[in-house]
Amino acid sequence: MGLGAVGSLFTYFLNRAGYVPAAVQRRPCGEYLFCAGGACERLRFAAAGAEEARYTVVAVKAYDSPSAVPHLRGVAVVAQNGVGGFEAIREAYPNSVAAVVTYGVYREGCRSELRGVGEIYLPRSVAELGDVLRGGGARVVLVDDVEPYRWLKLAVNAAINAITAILQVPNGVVAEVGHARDLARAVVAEVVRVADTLGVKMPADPFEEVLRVAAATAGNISSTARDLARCVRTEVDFINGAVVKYGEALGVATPVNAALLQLIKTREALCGRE
Ligand SMILES: NC(=O)C1=CN([C@@H]2O[C@H](COP(=O)(O)OP(=O)(O)OC[C@H]3O[C@@H](n4cnc5c(N)ncnc54)[C@H](OP(=O)(O)O)[C@@H]3O)[C@@H](O)[C@H]2O)C=CC1
Ligand SMILES: CC(C)(CO)C(=O)C(=O)O
Repeated sequence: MGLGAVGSLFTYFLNRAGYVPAAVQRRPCGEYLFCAGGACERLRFAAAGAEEARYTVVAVKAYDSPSAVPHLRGVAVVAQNGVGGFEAIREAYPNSVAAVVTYGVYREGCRSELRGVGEIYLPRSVAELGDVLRGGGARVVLVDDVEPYRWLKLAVNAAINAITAILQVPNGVVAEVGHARDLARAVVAEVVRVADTLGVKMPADPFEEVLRVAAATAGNISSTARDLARCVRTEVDFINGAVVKYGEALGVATPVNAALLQLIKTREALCGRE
């Protein structure tokens, strides 16, 4: 569901495992290429119809989640950044689980390129899908509870994406410049307070993870920075916006995330008028 960067990544692994998935596209391409290690492969898939399926991998942006619901079959495996998109799907379609993807895939039109090798974190309840993806070369980690991994990724995106988007700089700045590092630390501290209040214990130190990812993807342009530069809607409502929303509901102050949220929303509003 959604043959973009992440949808192409999953299709690539499924093809390599010997599967040809049914895909739901919105603006279809003639052909889809997935490039890794200097080689590009044409993705193989069938146009989705009314057939049954054991799993639907949902790889649409968080704000497009509601449009995915009519197409869901079997267990919906929602592979998104942020919080709120999966929850909207699960409310309408309870047979849903969340996945966390730490691979980095850059999409230009109908061509996607692997830019960073990571992992796909899946709940053990979908181990069968995990085994298939692993058979196609994916680095799959099965976990009892995926929530801590979602919130760790949320802390990373809340810090790196927002700061790099507003400054329009590569991810490495967050690790390299002290002022940006200090701001990231403040962002993460608010995410931790919200997560702690929810009883979510992240599997690693989130600020150390921010610095690790920023250094590991130093030359990359974050998805939010890229979206702002292209005047495309960002997922900030499901990243810093989710931190603010949960904070309000739980009575946790999140002024830094709120300021970054407003700055990015202002840039979105001005987009195309500058
Ligand atoms: N790219 C990455 O490296 C990573 C991304 N993520 C997360 O994964 C999610 C997906 O991101 P990404 O793959 O980059 O985004 P893309 O924009 O590349 O892909 C989303 C795709 O979903 C399609 N789509 C949206 N709504 C529908 C619909 N109703 N029916 C069919 N197709 C639909 C879009 O179609 P159209 O082409 O018409 O817009 C697009 O092709 C996001 O939450 C992102 O933050 C997580 C980890 C890494
Ligand atoms: C990890 C990071 C920050 C890589 O750019 C990302 O997930 C994104 O850009 O959305």
